Amino acid sequence: MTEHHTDAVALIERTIAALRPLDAEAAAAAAAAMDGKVKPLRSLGDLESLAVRVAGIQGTASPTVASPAVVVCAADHGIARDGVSAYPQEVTGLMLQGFAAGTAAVGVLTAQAGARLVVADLGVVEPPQIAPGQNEVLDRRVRPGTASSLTGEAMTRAEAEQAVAHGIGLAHLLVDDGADLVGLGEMGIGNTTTASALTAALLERDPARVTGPGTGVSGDALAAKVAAVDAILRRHEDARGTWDVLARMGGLEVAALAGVILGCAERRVPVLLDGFITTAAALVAWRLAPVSVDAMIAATLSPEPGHAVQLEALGLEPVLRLSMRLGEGSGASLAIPVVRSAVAVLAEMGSFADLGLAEASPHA
Ligand SMILES: O=C(O)c1ccc[n+]([C@@H]2O[C@H](COP(=O)([O-])O)[C@@H](O)[C@H]2O)c1
Ligand SMILES: Cc1cc2nc[nH]c2cc1C
Repeated sequence: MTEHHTDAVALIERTIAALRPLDAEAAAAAAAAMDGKVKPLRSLGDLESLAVRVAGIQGTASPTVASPAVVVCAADHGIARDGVSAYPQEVTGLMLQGFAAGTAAVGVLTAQAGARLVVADLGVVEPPQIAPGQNEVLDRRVRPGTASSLTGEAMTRAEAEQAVAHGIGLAHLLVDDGADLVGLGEMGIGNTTTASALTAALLERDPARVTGPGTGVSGDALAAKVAAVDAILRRHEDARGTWDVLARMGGLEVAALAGVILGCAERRVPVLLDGFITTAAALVAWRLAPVSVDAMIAATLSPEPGHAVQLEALGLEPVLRLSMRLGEGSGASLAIPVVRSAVAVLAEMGSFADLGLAEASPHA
């Protein structure tokens, strides 16, 4: 083990050991305050539960969303060369340039949400050329893309650990800069195949149930994609434990996003999951540290068939249902104003007590 690698393992162990569950006292105080607001009891529905959840995660009855951020992790997948995507592998690197230029969907949506956008390269095959004055792409490259999980192991365990440690480091960077809500995004051609394999393996589901069109494969190509996921599962059926599954199936950005979740959970910062791939990272984080699910909020429900399966396993309900299947952090960005509004209601709405009314509950 190199010194670098020993540091990565120590960081992961320290982070997981520091995780704590939802603060029940803060959540109960927020729920009581919400019940006292001038409105029919529970009339703001899920917006109320959202505020209470953020209170429980942040560990305070007065939570804030003053400085939201979205972190997009990008990497390439060896499997992309096996015909499982509607787009060629080169698109991953090209999209990184779009993130740097601010022209990609997530650039537009984070600007709308008033959120900081941070992009990290965990290992695209061709590193992007970033022009001066463009948004930075953080270099967290572990290797230039994974190997195909169909013919071998996507990466080594040490590489998976390095990627998770990078994710924890990214979370710490954001939180140290003041982030109080973090959305997840990813970019990686082929990564819905990786996410399907991870989901099928970790949740012991039939590949056909958790494999879908991704960027848009259909017909025979979709049948071939399901067969590829099936073949990945059979090739790695002797995988033992979450780390082994993650290393063998990939991907680098999925591992990093699992690290972002762990790092945010440790610092009591809520994490907005995006679509199917970020939720595969959530499954990894959950399996490495079950209590990390307490820091998660599901932003959207992707039409990718495995996403509902993942969210059910995690016990999460999506904030929004907009049939979005872009990834990139687009769904997480859109949910930020909703979470911010939930917290604002808790902070700013008047209560029956303010009006001199002791009785906030309806007639018997
Ligand atoms: O977030 C989702 O649910 C989602 C569903 C389908 C596709 N994507 C995006 O599309 C890419 C992966 O699709 P594919 O077909 O190349 O596996 C990757 O860059 C993801 O960001 C994302
Ligand atoms: C163009 C394009 C943009 C994306 N953003 C996230 N995944 C993507 C996949 C493609 C193909």
